[in-house]
Amino acid sequence: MAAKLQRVLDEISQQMRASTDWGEVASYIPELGEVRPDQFAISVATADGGLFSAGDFQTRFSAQSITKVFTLAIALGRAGDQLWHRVGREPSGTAFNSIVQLEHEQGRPRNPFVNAGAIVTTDEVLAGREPREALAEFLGFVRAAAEDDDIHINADVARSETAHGHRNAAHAHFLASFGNLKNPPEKVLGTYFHHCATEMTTQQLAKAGRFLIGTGSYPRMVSLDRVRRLNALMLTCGHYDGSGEFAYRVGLPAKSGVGGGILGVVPGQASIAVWSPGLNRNGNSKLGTEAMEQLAREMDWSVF
Ligand SMILES: NC(=O)CC[C@H](N)C(=O)O
Repeated sequence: MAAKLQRVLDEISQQMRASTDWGEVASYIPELGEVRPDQFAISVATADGGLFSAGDFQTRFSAQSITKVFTLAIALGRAGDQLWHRVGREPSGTAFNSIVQLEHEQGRPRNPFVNAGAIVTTDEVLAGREPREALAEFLGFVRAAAEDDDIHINADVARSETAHGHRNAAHAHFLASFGNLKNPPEKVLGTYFHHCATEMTTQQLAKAGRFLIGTGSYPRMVSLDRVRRLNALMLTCGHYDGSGEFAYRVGLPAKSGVGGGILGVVPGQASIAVWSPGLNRNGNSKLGTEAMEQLAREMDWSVF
């Protein structure tokens, strides 16, 4: 499989680089708006310890909402199934930052991957501690999963989002008004913006995602039972209102971020990280999605 996988990744990378439409980089976080759109990287970490890459796989990018998978894993570790009293498990059918449902459903976000849901899981991880302690736990988890200590938070990106984070602030205050935040909204938001600002290369992200494969020799961060649940949520909710389309086209559990990254999982086989900063209209990486679709087809990878 190794030779074929490397050939497929090289082909995909070449094809993506020849693209004339890279999509639009997110500009509502000004720091992300500075990123050059014509970049592409892909990495695959296999259950048997292989690591394959093509493109700009040494360039760090902002993981953004992909970090919600790690905060969810930590929050479930802390609260167990009690967490589900505070956040649901259904696809939202709305944009990642839509606020409409939250009022209608009385402050219980649809799922842990829309912003409101991730603000709740971040609140759970914070658990009365100082943000720097919660962030140390978060970074510790990601670094241990990736077996790489050279993973950091970009303070400029966190600052940039804080300065323009009115919509997320609205979410946090809304949650607080329904009694669904245990910590002060400003503390939760600061922690949320910082974990979103974690930077990784596709190689680091693919390695960090191995704990979702379910078998193989790498740090086992959560139980296999929980791995299945995390994958189910990634499949149904990982791409917001584009989740159905992504499941149809790619057929793998995956989580996107507005920095243009996608973390995908082939249960039992591999973890995939792809990055291209230009987004489609649902706020998911345009070429990243195309690359995942092609990889899944060529390798015959699907959960269906
Ligand atoms: N989709 C995303 O990646 C969104 C994450 C971003 N930090 C936000 O809250 O808007």
